[in-house]
Amino acid sequence: MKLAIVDLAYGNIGSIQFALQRLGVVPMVTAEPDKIALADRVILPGVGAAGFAMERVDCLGLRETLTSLRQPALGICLGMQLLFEHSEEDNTTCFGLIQGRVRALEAAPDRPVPHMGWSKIDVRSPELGLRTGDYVYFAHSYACDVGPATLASISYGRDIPAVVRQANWLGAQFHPERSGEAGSRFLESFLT
Ligand SMILES: NC(=O)CC[C@H](N)C(=O)O
Repeated sequence: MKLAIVDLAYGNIGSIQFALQRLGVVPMVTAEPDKIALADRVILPGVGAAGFAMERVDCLGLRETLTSLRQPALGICLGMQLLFEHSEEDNTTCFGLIQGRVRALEAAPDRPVPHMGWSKIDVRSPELGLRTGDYVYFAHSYACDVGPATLASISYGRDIPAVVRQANWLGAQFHPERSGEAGSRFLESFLT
């Protein structure tokens, strides 16, 4: 299988590569539109800020490529947030593939922001390799709106999507590459 990890020059690419290799897939890390368009699977990783990431997307001429993919694609963390219409982070217009906005998490004494750590998910869709009650790893300060695309969620001050799906795009707010056995199950289900 040809799997492309989109290289926006930031982030958690090393740990994603490693997690995929453990599952027997050697990904290519690339920003070349043709390689991305022709891959069997595409991963849009994300650690960083929305404004910078969208600037990189446009600078590399990847907006059209990424929005017209038809093969299964997965956005991780910021990569998932970019699928929505708008992010409060840097007041950024995103891809608009999924209806809704990305809004800052609100801190409370028992709920620090950034939200960093393991949270228990509530799964609405059985075919993700995940189960209600699984703990997965989050590291973020912003979160997407819950909507029809939401397949799994957590509660952190408000309900926030942990997994979304719209057509060929899957998004994970958590980091599957850092979520142990549950994360591997999720990645494996994306690969098959
Ligand atoms: N881990 C991250 O880089 C988080 C991505 C995004 N900036 C957020 O805070 O939600």
